[in-house]
Amino acid sequence: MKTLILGAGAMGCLYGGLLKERGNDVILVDVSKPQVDEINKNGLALETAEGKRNIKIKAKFAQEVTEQPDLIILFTKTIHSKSALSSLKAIIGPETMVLSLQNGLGNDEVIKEFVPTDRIIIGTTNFPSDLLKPGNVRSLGKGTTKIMSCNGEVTEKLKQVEMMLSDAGFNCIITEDVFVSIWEKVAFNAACNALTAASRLKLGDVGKTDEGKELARSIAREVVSVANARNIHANAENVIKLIELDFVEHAEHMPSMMQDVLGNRTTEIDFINGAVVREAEKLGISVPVTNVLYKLVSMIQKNYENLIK
Ligand SMILES: NC(=O)C1=CN([C@@H]2O[C@H](COP(=O)(O)OP(=O)(O)OC[C@H]3O[C@@H](n4cnc5c(N)ncnc54)[C@H](OP(=O)(O)O)[C@@H]3O)[C@@H](O)[C@H]2O)C=CC1
Ligand SMILES: CC(C)(CO)C(=O)C(=O)O
Repeated sequence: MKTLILGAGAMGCLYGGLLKERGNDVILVDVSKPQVDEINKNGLALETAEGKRNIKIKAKFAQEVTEQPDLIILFTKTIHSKSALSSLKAIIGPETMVLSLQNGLGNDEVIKEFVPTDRIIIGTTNFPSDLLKPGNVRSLGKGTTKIMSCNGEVTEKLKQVEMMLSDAGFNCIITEDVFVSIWEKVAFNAACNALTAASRLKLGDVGKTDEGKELARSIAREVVSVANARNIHANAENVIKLIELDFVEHAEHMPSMMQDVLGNRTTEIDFINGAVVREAEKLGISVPVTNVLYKLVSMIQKNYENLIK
């Protein structure tokens, strides 16, 4: 399956690198010149639980891609999805599928502007990954990838994607309840990502404190209450269990939103806590802790130049 990874940062390099290692036809596409140049010159330096290695894989800018892919795996931050897909518009063919494992709500809505629903696959991943410097990615910790066609059909192509990802080590499963997975992941991120981004503490350090645990539980319960009001049967206790496990197992991981704050980049807060707050408002549900974290991280990202070091 000819695959393009659109957005070759922490997650794009992890998925692209391991797929390539298993012999798949994969090209990385990114806008970052240091990233593209380093990968083409010296290969992708990838560290996982299986060890450190260097993977030879091509990286390109969108304008250099000429062949129609069978699959695009979208791994930009959600704020860049639209511009990234626009940059590949000319090579999105009548059979091209787009898979999003990005965090946040509404990723399918953005992709629908580029391909019809029957060619969109949505899902979640909880593999952690960090971009250490251009061309250098570390992912310590296991996870699961959950996928489903956006229209709910289990097609042969969906099964092919599942097999390809599982074969590369991504523990991929087709899930009937993909919106439950997406909302539970959003609940997880609204807690973990926003709390680490606002506090600049690693996951393990947030989880060491009673205050951190209490805030995380409150956010998980608030987000799940919004999902449940939409008839999506997410379960707050499942999310809380996962958060508490991650406080220990991924203690050293800096969630992607925290990496963005540390790099003074715009975060995905608007697509995670912000999207939940907007849904809650529509439904007349109160989500006070989620909302405070939304406002805190928004305030920080509008003030990078004024942060006291
Ligand atoms: N990191 C993690 O552990 C996890 C992340 N996720 C989710 O996965 C998604 C990707 O996250 P992550 O890999 O951390 O993000 P990164 O910021 O590490 O990578 C995104 C990459 O996309 C590039 N990019 C930006 N605009 C475009 C464009 N128009 N075309 C092509 N590439 C572009 C960025 O370049 P530049 O930096 O120059 O903008 C960057 O290299 C997010 O939705 C995140 O929430 C999910 C699970 C875990
Ligand atoms: C924390 C993690 C890895 C959860 O799986 C994540 O989703 C992120 O860093 O954005």
